[in-house]
Amino acid sequence: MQLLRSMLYVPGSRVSAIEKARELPADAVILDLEDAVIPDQKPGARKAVADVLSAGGFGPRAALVRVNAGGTPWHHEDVSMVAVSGAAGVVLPKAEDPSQVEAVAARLDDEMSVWAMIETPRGVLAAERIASTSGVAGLIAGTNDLRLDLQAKVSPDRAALTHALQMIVLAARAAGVAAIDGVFNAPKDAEGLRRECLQGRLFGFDGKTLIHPEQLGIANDVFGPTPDEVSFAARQIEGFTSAQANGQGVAVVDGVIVEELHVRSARQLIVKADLIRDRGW
Ligand SMILES: CC(C)(COP(=O)(O)OP(=O)(O)OC[C@H]1O[C@@H](n2cnc3c(N)ncnc32)[C@H](O)[C@@H]1OP(=O)(O)O)[C@@H](O)C(=O)NCCC(=O)NCCSC(=O)C[C@H](O)C(=O)O
Ligand SMILES: [Mg+2]
Repeated sequence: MQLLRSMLYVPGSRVSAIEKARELPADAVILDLEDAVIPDQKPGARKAVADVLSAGGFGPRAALVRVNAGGTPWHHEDVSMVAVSGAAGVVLPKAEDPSQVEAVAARLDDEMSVWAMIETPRGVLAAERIASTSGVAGLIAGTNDLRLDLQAKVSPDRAALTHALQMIVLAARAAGVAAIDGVFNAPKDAEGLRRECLQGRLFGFDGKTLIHPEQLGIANDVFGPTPDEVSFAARQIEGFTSAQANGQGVAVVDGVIVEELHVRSARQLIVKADLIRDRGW
């Protein structure tokens, strides 16, 4: 199990922010060569990201690079750089077809993965096929681009995006890969961020992409198990184990039935809680 509660975008053109990211409580950092970097700065940012990755120092944080999309003048060189950089993988924006993902995956080492961004209407409709493409580790929702393409209005409940977000989770789960929610655009609005993280967790996302270090604590909190959930999981395992010892296949804990499938999920939750404890944030 990989912790993916918080994935922080860091503009590849801001070397001091990248340096800072090495110490931040993020499960993953996404060194961005796409939207956060203006065209004039793209070659310089690519070089800076290569240097930073070769220096290492990201500890347990997965260091990923968001390359420019296929068909842009920067895409080929971005992928060439990442392939030899020591990064954990590529974040591929505006994925719309498995062939785009395959083309990137073919240029990477086997241990590197592709994270496909689903952020266009075509991408949403192809999400199932993209998620099951070899080399894909997860889908990441790109809610800003998607909202634009849908010509949808912004609302706190993300009503216009709900269907697409749930399709992303469905596609990821059907393929057995991770599902990561899109960014919340207002770094100072902690209450709004928490609300959106809770909604993402309710939908089944593993974590959230973020744009500012101040957002990390809330995402880590919401996408990690609560103490009550850990305690309930432990009691489910204990209750089911005793029921089994008495020849029963079902236990009742806190008035709710517990079967083998609940115990599997309880065990996963405890593994995740242990990983979080070991990680220290
Ligand atoms: C939004 C920002 C431009 C704000 O930057 P700034 O004004 O510098 O913020 P602060 O002064 O509050 O910063 C405090 C310190 O934190 C560091 N910092 C800020 N942001 C980051 C970061 N993302 N990673 C690491 N460190 C960061 C600052 O350097 C300050 O450090 P210090 O000087 O030591 O105190 C900025 O946060 C930012 O650029 N964020 C990322 C924006 C981005 O990457 N956007 C693209 C990805 S989102 C996207 O594209 C979504 C998707 O594609 C879609 O379609 O939805
Ligand atoms: Mg985008």
